[in-house]
Amino acid sequence: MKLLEAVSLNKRYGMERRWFTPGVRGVQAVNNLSFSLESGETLGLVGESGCGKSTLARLLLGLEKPSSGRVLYRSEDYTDWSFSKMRTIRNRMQMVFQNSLASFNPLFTVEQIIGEPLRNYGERKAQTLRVMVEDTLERVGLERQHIHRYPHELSGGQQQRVGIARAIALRPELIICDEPFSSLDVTLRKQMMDLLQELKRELGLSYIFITHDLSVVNRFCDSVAVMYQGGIVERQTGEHIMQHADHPHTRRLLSAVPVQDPRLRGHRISREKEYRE
Ligand SMILES: Nc1ncnc2c1ncn2[C@@H]1O[C@H](COP(=O)(O)OP(=O)(O)OP(=O)(O)O)[C@@H](O)[C@H]1O
Repeated sequence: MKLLEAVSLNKRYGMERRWFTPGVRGVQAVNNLSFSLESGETLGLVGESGCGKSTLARLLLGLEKPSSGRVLYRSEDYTDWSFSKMRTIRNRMQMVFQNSLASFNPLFTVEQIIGEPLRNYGERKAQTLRVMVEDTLERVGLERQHIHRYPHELSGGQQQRVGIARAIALRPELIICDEPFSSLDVTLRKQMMDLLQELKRELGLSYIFITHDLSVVNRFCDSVAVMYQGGIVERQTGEHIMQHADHPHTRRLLSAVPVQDPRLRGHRISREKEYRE
């Protein structure tokens, strides 16, 4: 069953300015991009800085409107939905940001941060809210005592856990993760990836996992789509892409990934040589 679909999406910025500033041509952030995500699938969206990954995430979440093209959720076209109509599906699609701290209200405690989406969607009883927040905290590996803390009183890893807790509070079907662990060290990153896997199993989630680092996604994702200049140039399983990348741009991204296995290292060198020639 298709959960999410993008059909010929385009997003061009700066077109309004060209009337005032001669020579301004605008930026084509997303360029004729189509893909679909099956229910229960984890899709890695990989590409270098500026290729349009975050813009695509905003279009999928309905935070911005595309210049042209369509977005569909469970076959329902929501491209032209108003902000208030988006409420009916926003609880099913959530996001985890690279820097959760910046997305939190600094005056809110952890309890208020996680409880906010629940209150927005109608839960009013303080006792029920407390139980739901505690249950969600436990699922992301935080303790009950953390509910009284403010965001700045948490470590970077704990802040990202609160970001995940807020995202799962409404029990969504899809979470879009935009470079969620890039500021964390390798050990912590591994723990957080394991946490996402566990939540996927427990809650039946689907993920779109945005990163510039191919090494992060090859084991975690069912498939990996490589973005280049606003479009998807290649989509394969993680394992396949690490060994048999088709597109020259994917091979260039791969050359930045450290290879542990010496046999694969030899393979990669020959592919890079082929690319250079
Ligand atoms: N609001 C905006 N107004 C004008 N241009 C924008 C806007 N948002 C993004 N862009 C431009 O669109 C292009 C794609 O940006 P985007 O942030 O989607 O890339 P990205 O792949 O997510 O990059 P990064 O990995 O660095 O976050 C860039 O050239 C960027 O400068």
